[in-house]
Amino acid sequence: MNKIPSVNLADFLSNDKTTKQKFIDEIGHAYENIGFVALKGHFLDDKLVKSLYTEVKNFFDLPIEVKKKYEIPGIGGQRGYVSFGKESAKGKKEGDLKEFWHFGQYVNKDSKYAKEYPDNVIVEELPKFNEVGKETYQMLEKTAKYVLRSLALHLGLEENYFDDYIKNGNSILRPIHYPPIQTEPKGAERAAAHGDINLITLLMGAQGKGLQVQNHNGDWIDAMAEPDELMINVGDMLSRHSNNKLKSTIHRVVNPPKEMWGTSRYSIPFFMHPISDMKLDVLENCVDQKNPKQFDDITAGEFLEERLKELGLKK
Ligand SMILES: O=C(O)CCC(=O)C(=O)O
Ligand SMILES: [Fe+2]
Repeated sequence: MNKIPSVNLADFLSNDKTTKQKFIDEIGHAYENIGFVALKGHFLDDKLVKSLYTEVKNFFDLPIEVKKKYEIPGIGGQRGYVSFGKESAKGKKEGDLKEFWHFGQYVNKDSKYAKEYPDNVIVEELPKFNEVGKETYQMLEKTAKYVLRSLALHLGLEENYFDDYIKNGNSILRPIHYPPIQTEPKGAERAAAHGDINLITLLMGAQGKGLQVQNHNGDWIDAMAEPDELMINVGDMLSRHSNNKLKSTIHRVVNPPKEMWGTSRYSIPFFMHPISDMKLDVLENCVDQKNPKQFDDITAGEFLEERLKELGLKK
């Protein structure tokens, strides 16, 4: 595959069985091959997207001393601000050329997850930033729920299989700013080659050049979305659970050519995580003689801990 296929969530939501099945087959086929699709028909409207970008730019434009107030020690960067160069891809010593923010799950105060998850960090200078972040989080979570329902059906599971695992899940919305490049980056990249940790990722902001995906032949192909599309890919958790039937494809964000060094890139991935108790053990119906079990049993919480250490976000 040399192109990212495009699918429309409206097909899955259709009352027509054939149309719904067409979506399941298209996304299933794409995820068994390239691991990415561009998705139309999601739940984000233009107005929300526009105000999110405005607020995200406002945030990253704040003076560094203000942003640093929101960098909270001891939580592995799971909420609030993470400063430039701090995160590096697994196995890489140079930090990525990016700064980012994390919005996390919104839980009731008396829920058991209120104890497990760090509190969301509130930016006092930008009240709207907090509001728009929450609204976007919830719309992307809703979009992801239906995508996972289609994948459950593709895997031969009950349609609602993932619903209880993602309710109050440990998902994260991450606005990223890749600032203008001022000096030769040497070995550093905007985002070095990596696979995502989570179940699926829904990415806003893949409209310009930069994001590349590695296909079966090892070739890097550009992954660009239309203005009304989200880029959605499989992460390592779902790849493990499906015994690598669904592929978590390596991807990266390349540095722009020198004449474009002066421009920022803004992108906003939503990393869909389940609750930490979810067992990622390989599903029985994804194992047969030709495809023996490839991964050890592990919970989502244990897997996340392991990976945050590898990224340099946790000690
Ligand atoms: O910035 C992008 O377009 C992609 C970022 C990404 O792959 C990630 O944060 O995991
Ligand atoms: Fe990624």
